Amino acid sequence: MTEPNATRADIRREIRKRRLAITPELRAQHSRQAAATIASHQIFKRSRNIAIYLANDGEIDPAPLAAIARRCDKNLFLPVLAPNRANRLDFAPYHPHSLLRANRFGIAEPVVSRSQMISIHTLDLVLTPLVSFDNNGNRLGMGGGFYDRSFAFLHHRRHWQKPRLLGFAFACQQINTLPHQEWDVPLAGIATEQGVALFD
Ligand SMILES: Nc1nc2c(c(=O)[nH]1)N(C=O)[C@@H](CNc1ccc(C(=O)N[C@@H](CCC(=O)O)C(=O)O)cc1)CN2
Ligand SMILES: Nc1ncnc2c1ncn2[C@@H]1O[C@H](COP(=O)(O)OP(=O)(O)OP(=O)(O)O)[C@@H](O)[C@H]1O
Repeated sequence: MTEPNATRADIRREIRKRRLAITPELRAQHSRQAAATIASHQIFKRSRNIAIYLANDGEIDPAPLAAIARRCDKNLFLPVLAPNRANRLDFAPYHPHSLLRANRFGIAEPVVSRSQMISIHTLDLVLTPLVSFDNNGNRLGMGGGFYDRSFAFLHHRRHWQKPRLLGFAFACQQINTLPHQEWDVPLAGIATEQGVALFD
């Protein structure tokens, strides 16, 4: 993967190490705590179709939130690497018994036919994985530009933003200032084990 900006690569390496160093016990505790905070927030209560992800590389785990969402009759979706469409994501329904298969990054994804993929515009809320974030809602991901490309249409929307992208991370992944890139897709907010912060 080519990296145009060494600074971003340095931050990525450093923060990935930091989140991988979190113990499994603390990771589980923070993931549960974050789930409880998100579940009590309007942004979750008002959402019916919610995209999550399967935790990888030391990420905070959306599984406890998924369990709550199922009890609340929400519909859950997972990202699937789109075939033939460079570094874009499709979203597929995610049920407890969904058939999953590892993608080229080793992350499991639902095995579904094209017709079962949903339109990205159906989603109300997208729990967005990230490596690092800053006070202004800038996001640094794994470097593939998957979320930036897939949700680029949000740049042209001012009001009635759907879906809302909620960055999901451990509080220790925050840094003061991330270099803003013009293609960075705007986050509605950030959720960590310390709470939910929405940007305006
Ligand atoms: N849990 C999760 N799922 C996700 C993402 C994510 O960040 N987290 N993605 C968010 O976009 C997409 C996948 N993007 C990814 C991009 C790079 C790597 C990764 O591990 N890269 C390796 C190099 C691997 C290789 O080249 O084969 C690395 O950087 O070490 C993983 C996921 C879709 N699904
Ligand atoms: N909307 C877009 N159209 C075309 N190229 C894009 C777009 N968004 C991002 N890119 C390209 O994707 C590459 C990776 O972007 P970036 O480093 O910001 O990814 P990321 O946000 O860290 O990754 P991800 O979203 O997969 O977690 C960059 O080289 C960038 O030029």
